Amino acid sequence: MTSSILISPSILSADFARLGEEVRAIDEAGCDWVHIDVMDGHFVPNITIGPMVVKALRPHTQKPFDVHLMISPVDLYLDAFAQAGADIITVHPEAGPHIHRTVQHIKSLGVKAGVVLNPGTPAKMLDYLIDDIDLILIMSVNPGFGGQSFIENQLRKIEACRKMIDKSGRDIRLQVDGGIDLVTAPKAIVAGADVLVAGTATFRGGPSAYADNIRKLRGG
Ligand SMILES: O=C(CO)[C@@H](O)[C@H](O)COP(=O)(O)O
Ligand SMILES: [Fe+2]
Repeated sequence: MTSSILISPSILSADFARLGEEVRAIDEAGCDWVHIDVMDGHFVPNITIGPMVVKALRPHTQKPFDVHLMISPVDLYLDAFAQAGADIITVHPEAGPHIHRTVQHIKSLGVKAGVVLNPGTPAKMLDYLIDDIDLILIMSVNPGFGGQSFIENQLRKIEACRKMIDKSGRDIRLQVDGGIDLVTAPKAIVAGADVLVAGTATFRGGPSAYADNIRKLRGG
């Protein structure tokens, strides 16, 4: 397990009229992954993008596409997102009837599998998934929108998941998503997170600010 902090900007806060350019800009600014929030207006109260847009963005960067699925039922769409170029697919246990089967399905597509815990979902949910997953995503806001405030008690869940990961001895990334900025990023890192999703805090100030924003989030 490497201890370096990875930054995965959420393109939910990018300029949707110029998405390809925005993806190239965050790549050049030094991001590690590209976080793509997929919302269906049913699992969460917002609608964003689908596999066709992911496919259209794929030629704009070689950085891993970290695809956060907030859609239900989720299983029907896993193949489409893998074919569109997802490198990591994260799913909510509440988005389908059999989370273990969903994780196996993602892995069968040759894609890394992550499980997302909403603010109200306990870490215990992972007890029988930890042996199979590549990433845990802790939501530090309720899913659906960018620009929300960090829910402080999720730091305890990050700590609990860090212990689970260390105990497992497996190479599992611990990602945090929602309200990450220069105040909350260090807290999440101290609690044990090693991948920070940041939408508002990456894209604020426009393209000329992206490199500085990413460097500061990383703690540099
Ligand atoms: O998954 C989500 C929201 O559901 C996130 O990825 C947000 O897009 C993060 O936005 P900021 O809180 O960083 O603005
Ligand atoms: Fe997200």
